Amino acid sequence: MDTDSNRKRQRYLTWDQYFMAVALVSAERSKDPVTQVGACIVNADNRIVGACIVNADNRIVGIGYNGMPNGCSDDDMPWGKNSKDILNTKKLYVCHAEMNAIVNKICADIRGCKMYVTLYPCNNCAKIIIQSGIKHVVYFDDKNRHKDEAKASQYMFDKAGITIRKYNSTSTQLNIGTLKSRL
Ligand SMILES: Nc1ccn([C@H]2C[C@H](O)[C@@H](COP(=O)(O)O)O2)c(=O)n1
Ligand SMILES: [Zn+2]
Repeated sequence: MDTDSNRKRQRYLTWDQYFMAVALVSAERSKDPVTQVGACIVNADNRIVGACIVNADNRIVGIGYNGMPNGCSDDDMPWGKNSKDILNTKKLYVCHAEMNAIVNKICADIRGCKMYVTLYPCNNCAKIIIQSGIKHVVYFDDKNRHKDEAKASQYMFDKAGITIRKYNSTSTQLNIGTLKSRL
């Protein structure tokens, strides 16, 4: 008997890799020509419902990417950000990935959940994350970290007891970038 065939596969995705990959793939749906962001919300806690402990670990309960509001045609909306007229920029219109993941949630209650997001959350998304009851955030990229919006997010997350950490790509066996290039 070939004993090798009885062994489980070794190079499978970790949960962190799996959920961040979902967020990264979701970002590819974005029409934003400059920055594409994806977010994935995961059930991360066993919860007490009535007399039972519901094992709700590691189920995806919301996905989103940055885009224009429903009903506002992508072709009619401005996608630039440098016009003198702010009404002619995306800034006032785009729904951020984090917000979309939260409003797209498929369960009534996302308290205690974890969000995987490809970019550090802005202050407005931080507020929505906090109000939704999400308790943990994992982000992929922090290129916007120097901005006041991100500093305000950090301040609010600290105050609200939300943990936020950078996705650790060095400690993992599989590079998500290579997954993307295989598509
Ligand atoms: N955490 C974030 C940060 C930004 N976004 C979206 C909003 C815009 O569509 C785009 C940022 O555009 P840029 O200023 O880089 O041209 O990313 C988001 O969804 N989540
Ligand atoms: Zn935001």
